[in-house]
Amino acid sequence: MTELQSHRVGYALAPKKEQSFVVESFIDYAKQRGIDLIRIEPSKPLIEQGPFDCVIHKLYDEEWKKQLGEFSAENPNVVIVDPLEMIEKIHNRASMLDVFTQLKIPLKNESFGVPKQVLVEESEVLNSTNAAEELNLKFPLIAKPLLANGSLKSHEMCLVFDSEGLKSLSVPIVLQEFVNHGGVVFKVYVAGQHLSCVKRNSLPDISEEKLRTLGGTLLFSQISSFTVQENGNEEEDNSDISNIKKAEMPPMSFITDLSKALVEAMGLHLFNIDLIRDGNDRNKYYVIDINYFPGYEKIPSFETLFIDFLWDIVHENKIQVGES
Ligand SMILES: Nc1ncnc2c1ncn2[C@@H]1O[C@H](COP(=O)(O)OP(=O)(O)OP(=O)(O)O)[C@@H](O)[C@H]1O
Ligand SMILES: O=P(O)(O)O[C@H]1[C@H](OP(=O)(O)O)[C@@H](OP(=O)(O)O)[C@@H](O)[C@@H](O)[C@@H]1OP(=O)(O)O
Ligand SMILES: [Mg+2]
Ligand SMILES: [Mg+2]
Repeated sequence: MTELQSHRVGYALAPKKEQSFVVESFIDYAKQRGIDLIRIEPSKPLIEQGPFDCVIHKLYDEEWKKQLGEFSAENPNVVIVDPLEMIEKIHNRASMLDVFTQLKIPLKNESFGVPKQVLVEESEVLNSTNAAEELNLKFPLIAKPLLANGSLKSHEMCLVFDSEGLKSLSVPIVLQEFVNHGGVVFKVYVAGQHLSCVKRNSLPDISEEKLRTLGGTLLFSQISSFTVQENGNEEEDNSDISNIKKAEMPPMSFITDLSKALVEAMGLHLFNIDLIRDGNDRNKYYVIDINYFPGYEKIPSFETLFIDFLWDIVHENKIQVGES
């Protein structure tokens, strides 16, 4: 059967993201599949910019929240991917990984978990000589900003090697145990029922011996995309292409089951998770991060994956609307 009417998908993104994501190949491929991608102007009333079958978005300012709320109230049949209240749940690093403690998936050899972590809200806690012991955490630690809200600051992290390092931190902060994992992170990009897993550069392992020679903190930011910074000034390229090439991908059945369960449990459709493989147990994985609407354009054939997802959305919605 040929599709006569095309579906209108509105997108509301920050200018930089719009530029990298809404590229010509994507717009063209969407058209071929019967989907018109319509740019939403965030500074104008959303209600006047329809009609849409679906709205995808990654904007968190108050004005956008208001616009989206009013639009949804007037257009309950338009699918919003995803509702703001669901997205906001993964803006807090203290709780974003909680979902994994309840997730039930059929496991074969693999198992998964999250690194031990604690939210510290009072600086006195960090100033104690035995702070790590009192928090029941083992060095090395990663100090992560509590909020993962898309700001540059939300990606500024540091490795913490000893109690002196802990004293230099500001609260609120999430302290997470560092897990040796062979310097490779697996990024599982999910778009509804569709997914793609890629390997990226990560922090190198820290042996017990090395840990004894290290002190204080080491700053870094978005290591999987860029470079490592030592003490805020000395830059070194940390890419280890051979490590990445050698690393075996997690089994597809495992990441598929994990992703499907996550979509259901979180009520989100567009996200990626960062997975690392335990250096001491190759079947054990740790989830260290979840990101809303990540940089899909960086995965091979992202156009197909993303449009397959939008196709599902606009067609499923049509069926649901028709039936109700
Ligand atoms: N517990 C951990 N053990 C080992 N390495 C870790 C751990 N947590 C984070 N890392 C390393 O630090 C990097 C950044 O951490 P994280 O993914 O939490 O930050 P982010 O700024 O939210 O990243 P993204 O750019 O993916 O949003 C990871 O990609 C990984 O290389
Ligand atoms: O900018 P990039 O393409 O690197 O995408 C990154 C994205 O930034 P953008 O949404 O502004 O594009 C980030 O979003 P915020 O946490 O800052 O909201 C986060 O999702 C990263 O994980 C993405 O990197 P990836 O995981 O895909 O490597
Ligand atoms: Mg990450
Ligand atoms: Mg992140």
